[in-house]
Amino acid sequence: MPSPIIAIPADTRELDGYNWHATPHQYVNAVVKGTGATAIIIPALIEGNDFDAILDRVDGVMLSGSRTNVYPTLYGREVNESDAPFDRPRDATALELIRRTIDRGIPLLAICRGIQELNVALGGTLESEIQDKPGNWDHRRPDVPERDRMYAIRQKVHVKEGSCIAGVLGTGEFEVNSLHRQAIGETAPRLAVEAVADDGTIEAVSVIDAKNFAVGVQWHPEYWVESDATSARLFKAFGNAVKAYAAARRWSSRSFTRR
Ligand SMILES: N[C@@H](CCC(=O)NCCCC(=O)O)C(=O)O
Repeated sequence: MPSPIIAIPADTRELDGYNWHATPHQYVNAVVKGTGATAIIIPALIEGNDFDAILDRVDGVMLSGSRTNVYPTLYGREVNESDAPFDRPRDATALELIRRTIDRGIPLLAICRGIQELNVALGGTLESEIQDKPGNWDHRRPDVPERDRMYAIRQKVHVKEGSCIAGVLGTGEFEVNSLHRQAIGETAPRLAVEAVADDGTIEAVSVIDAKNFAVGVQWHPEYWVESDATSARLFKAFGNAVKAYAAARRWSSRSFTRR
């Protein structure tokens, strides 16, 4: 049985004078080790991606984190250069892919920038420099050279009873990492808040009335997927939804060829 396929929209990066479509290894590794699926990277294009051609062939979509921020005009705000860096091709690819993925009922996991894209794609807004809000904790990436310390597990999130994530992790407090300076401001109408930090920052959402697994988290479960139980359980649940979708997709394509 071929493995299911999970699509990851790339970031655009300039390296050695070339423009690249790339995603950090931690996301690809989490797909392979956390779900058992195969990861494919989707180019980030302002236009030119055939989303139906992509979504006809995948069994899950995962949105990675990124240092870049969603372009403010996409959620009705003026551009403030302090919100840079931006990645407009990533925005154009991710937002449309999210909407179509949800419409089709393909399993979706949105991480960090991904939960922010999910909220914007469904009509919500973002807040910037949340660490500057009175009473807020500093959620930014720790200013240390080692990535394991950047992604250290260091904050509590409170998962709401009866939520989709509670069905995966359980209800109550969980320790997670934190590397962001933006967060959900106005929650999109189709999103349910599922976990918050001690300072009220939204840390997880799910799509209301989703046809399948459709979850966003502000933290980074991919980074410690091989060693942290909370991270592993989230990817296991995503992987189960992806495998079930793949089996159904394969069956429906087989019944089509049988006629
Ligand atoms: N840019 C957004 C989203 C943050 C995010 O996805 N962080 C992951 C990358 C971490 C890093 O390597 O800096 C925000 O800041 O809120």
